[in-house]
Amino acid sequence: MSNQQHSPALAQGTNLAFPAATVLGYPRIGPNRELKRAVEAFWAGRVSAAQLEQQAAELRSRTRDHLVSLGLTEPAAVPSSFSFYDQVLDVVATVGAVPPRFAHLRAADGSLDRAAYFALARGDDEVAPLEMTKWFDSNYHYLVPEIGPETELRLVSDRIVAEYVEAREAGVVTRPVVVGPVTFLLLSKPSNDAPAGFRPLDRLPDLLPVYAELLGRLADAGAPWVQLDEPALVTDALDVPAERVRAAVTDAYRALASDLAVGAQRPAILLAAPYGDLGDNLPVVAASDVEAVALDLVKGHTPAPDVVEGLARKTLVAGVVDGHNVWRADLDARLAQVEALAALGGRVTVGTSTSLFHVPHTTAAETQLGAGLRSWLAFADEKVAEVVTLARGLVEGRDAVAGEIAAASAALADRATAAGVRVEAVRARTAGLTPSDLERGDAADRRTAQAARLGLPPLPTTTIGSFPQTTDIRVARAAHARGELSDAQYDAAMEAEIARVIALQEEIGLDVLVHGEPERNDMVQYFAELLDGFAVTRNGWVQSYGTRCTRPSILWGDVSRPAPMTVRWTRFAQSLTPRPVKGMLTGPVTIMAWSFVRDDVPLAETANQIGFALRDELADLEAAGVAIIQVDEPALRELLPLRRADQPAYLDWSVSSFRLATSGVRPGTQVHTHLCYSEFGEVIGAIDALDADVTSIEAARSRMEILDELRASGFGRGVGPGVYDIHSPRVPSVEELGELIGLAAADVDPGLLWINPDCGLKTRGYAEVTPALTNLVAATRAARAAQVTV
Ligand SMILES: Nc1nc2c(c(=O)[nH]1)N[C@@H](CNc1ccc(C(=O)N[C@@H](CCC(=O)N[C@@H](CCC(=O)N[C@@H](CCC(=O)O)C(=O)O)C(=O)O)C(=O)O)cc1)CN2
Ligand code: MET
Ligand SMILES: [Zn+2]
Repeated sequence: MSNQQHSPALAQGTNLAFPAATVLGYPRIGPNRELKRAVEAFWAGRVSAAQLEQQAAELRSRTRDHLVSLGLTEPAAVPSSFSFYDQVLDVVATVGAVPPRFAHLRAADGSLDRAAYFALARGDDEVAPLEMTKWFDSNYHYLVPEIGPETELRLVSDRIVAEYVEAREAGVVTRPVVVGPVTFLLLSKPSNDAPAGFRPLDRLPDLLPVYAELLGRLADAGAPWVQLDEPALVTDALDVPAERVRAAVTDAYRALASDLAVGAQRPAILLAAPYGDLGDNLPVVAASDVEAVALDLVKGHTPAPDVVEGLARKTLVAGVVDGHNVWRADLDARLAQVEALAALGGRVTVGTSTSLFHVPHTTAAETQLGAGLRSWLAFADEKVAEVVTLARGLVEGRDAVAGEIAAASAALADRATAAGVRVEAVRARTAGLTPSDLERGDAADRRTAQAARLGLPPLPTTTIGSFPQTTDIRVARAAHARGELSDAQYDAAMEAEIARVIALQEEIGLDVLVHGEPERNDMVQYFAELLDGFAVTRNGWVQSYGTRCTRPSILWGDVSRPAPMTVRWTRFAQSLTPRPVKGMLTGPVTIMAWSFVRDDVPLAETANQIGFALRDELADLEAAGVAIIQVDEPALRELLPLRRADQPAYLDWSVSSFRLATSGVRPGTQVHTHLCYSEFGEVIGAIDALDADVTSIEAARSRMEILDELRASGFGRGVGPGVYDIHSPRVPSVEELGELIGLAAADVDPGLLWINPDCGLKTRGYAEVTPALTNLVAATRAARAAQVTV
């Protein structure tokens, strides 16, 4: 039986009709980071596996009930999008795609228990974890599956089914959300044993039966709908040819939709395409037999009438409420948009552009923001309400929601004219920008001046900036925020920490020191708190990876710097040591990438505003005698547009903003930058164009792969490829570090090579950091000695 017989019934709105309102996913960390606390307690051995499961089940239960109370009352309207750590890792654990180095952790039936699941994410003393990288153009990181010809693929976990049953038994018919098969394989990397030319996508024929079996189990359990997320279809920047991707989509959804009977062998399928426009993949999706397609109509285009006709047998879930930013929706305009789509005759329902896990739970707790700003915002719960309102407007007519529309329009009008949103002095400065503001002069002359000033040994050692954020530091900051610690007491505590970190680095024998960043809650939020134009939240936590969260700042107005932000700490640190201390700043692109950005001015304008503020900070640091200043841009790759055609313009403004920030200093002042958490191969040209004197870059986990690409590009600047993977609790041995230094020295002119860890040390403890840095210095000294004797 083919689903062809069933689809018309769907379109006529049988019991399988897609709900009028939904969201593609909801935050899973919990309104008070309950999941973070539970999982970290499990890791620390303070709660058992059974207790962890119990706490997670309670969180899921509260989340479901909450979403129903917010108006997602129809069957399948509530997404079942829980994860203990990561949605891509969940597929690995479901289809049993466990790399051989973890084989000993599997149960006899191939499944992973909770501890083994976390071991894939975090590694342990013996085994390196899966690699972690950016999820599309977001600050969320997923775990990269490793797939080879040998990878076993079979259904080994029924967690997805069990969570559906759990919800149904509690009275809520949910819609399970699973990363789709094409995206799963496109995001995977070839396993270590895979032969040259192998692509994970080659395994699609073996993966599809596993998905089919999973869908069958969901059907058996009575699930009316399943959501398969296929965000990889909105990008054309993968290294797989577009035709290959389109063929994969056709094959996958023939196997999962056309070849399986809806209702009997599978639930109805919602294929979701968040983060952009399906472009040339839309006709392929339209031609498939899935019952519903969710389009991102915030980043993507509203489909043309003929395309909507092509979708005629399907429900179009119009993603008109932005899941990836916090601005309150223009309900008037968004309702008009869905009305226009519905007028074309197909079945249209209302959804979000992406999952809501990119935004915090609710604005309700953020009373410190001020009524004005708060009224401009919508976090996850407020977005659920928007979706429900729009759906009601579509079904019952505009008048039914006139009050909500008027309130949204009034908030938008208030925002457009509020003080601080547009500041003429800031605009005048960016308007006066000239090309000479972006030029530092000849790099070789700078190198000579800096060498004379700094007098560093060959292979200078340094760290990336942060030292462990100890409980003492966080407790002091929390006490300061509650008013229990005075400013003077808090400052004294931070100075004591800086003094400790400086002494430790001297003892270990590092060449270029850092102050350790104890005073920073976060490398972006810290600056947002000190710059005009930003607001910060109290409880606006968003998952960045695993249990790690950030409170993205809200960039709502024109940006300027009322006062120096870092000078006193760096000057204090420098006063304690004759060795150079690096000034430490976060660059414009990263500040923007890890904040919620404005939707009312071009990103390039904001980047230049931040660039000028940082330029003033660099000038102040230089005037205070600081000889080396690092401007971190770990997010440079993150904002790279998912469509190649949009990339040059992005690279132009992002690189310019960094140069604006850094090109005001003298030739003898050494500018460093730092990049991590991404594959930087495709933006090497932009990294070179930053014109930094020294670039430190994550490299240890991929065993210096990036260096081949740097060498091929003729990169002739100072470079510090990370030799110590700070994401793992393992302490690297002198031998291992020596080996990586050897690999690096083979690829980089020894006169340009720096030795440093992959990234900052803030998430680690001193028990690991002290021996690791000691080993790093020992390995460097051995390498120096070897070079001298060669
Ligand atoms: N914004 C941002 N994005 C980033 C990174 C980053 O550093 N910042 N790094 C990359 C990887 N992502 C990361 C994201 C978060 C963390 C991280 O360590 N987050 C901490 C919170 C950091 C923080 O904001 N700390 C605050 C608040 C800490 C806190 O939770 N305080 C307690 C009270 C104090 C206590 O008892 O500990 C509370 O509020 O409940 C502070 O130090 O002041 C966490 O989840 O645990 C690390 C890496 C990429 N994206
Ligand atoms: N300077 C920062 C640190 O060391 C850079 C981190 S990049 C995510 O933590
Ligand atoms: Zn980093």
